[in-house]
Amino acid sequence: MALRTLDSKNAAELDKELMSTGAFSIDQLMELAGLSVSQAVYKIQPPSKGKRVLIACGPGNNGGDGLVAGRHLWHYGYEPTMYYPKHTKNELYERLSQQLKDLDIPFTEDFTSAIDQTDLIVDSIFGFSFSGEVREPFPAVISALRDTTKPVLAVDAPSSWNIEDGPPDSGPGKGFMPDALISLTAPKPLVKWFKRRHFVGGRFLSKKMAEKYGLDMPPYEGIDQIVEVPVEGQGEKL
Ligand SMILES: NC(=O)C1=CN([C@@H]2O[C@H](COP(=O)(O)OP(=O)(O)OC[C@H]3O[C@@H](n4cnc5c(N)ncnc54)[C@H](O)[C@@H]3O)[C@@H](O)[C@H]2O)[C@H](O)CC1
Ligand SMILES: [K+]
Repeated sequence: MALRTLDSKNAAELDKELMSTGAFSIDQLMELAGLSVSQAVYKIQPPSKGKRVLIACGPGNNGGDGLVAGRHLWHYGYEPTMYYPKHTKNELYERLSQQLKDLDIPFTEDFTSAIDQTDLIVDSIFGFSFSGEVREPFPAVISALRDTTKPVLAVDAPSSWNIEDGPPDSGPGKGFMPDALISLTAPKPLVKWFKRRHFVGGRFLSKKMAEKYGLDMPPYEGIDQIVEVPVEGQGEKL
């Protein structure tokens, strides 16, 4: 049976509630999200199968998840490279970037060349707050993600997809279907059109909160932060 989904309005509301009555801080939620992303990378491609991971980070919290994942991946033995073209002036992102620099993890400004020198790409450009047409400097990045033959793992949403309506009919994201998706806390409605490997991460949600938002608790095993769920995508938009 398909997992129940969370639209963008409810996803933002749940985050807000987790950070108020739920007593979580944004740092904690982002750390858990990035940890889940790092585990999904490990499941798709353990370091023995290719260590180089290019992480494309956007200006919001989806990008923050990528920054956290980069740190965890380095500790697992990967060789991450960060692409983070729009540093938002925010104390949390600055601390996360500093932690990466302290590990000598490189930051690149040339995404297209970096793609040629990686084994896997993490798309943490946009998540549930994306809307409208893709703005600079990201159209070329989305086209490169669409066209690459390297595996791409999308964080929470394939960047440029509409959270409710799925793949765009035009623009650089038309035809973009990443190899894997990790949905954070709960899948978003766009999974209806997603046809590849699908993981869910969110092993911190209380039963009370899951019930309030009508979410399923997927069957996590052992010490895993993520679980692979059956593919739902049957939409024929692409
Ligand atoms: N509960 C969890 O599991 C958590 C998930 N997290 C992640 O946070 C994102 C949502 O983060 P948010 O900051 O609200 O937004 P985004 O990162 O999706 O993007 C906002 C960012 O992007 C810019 N933007 C929006 N539309 C466009 C556009 N068309 N072109 C260019 N730029 C655009 C906007 O201006 C902002 O700067 C969620 O998906 C998870 O991945 C958190 O880590 C917390 C815990
Ligand atoms: K993304």
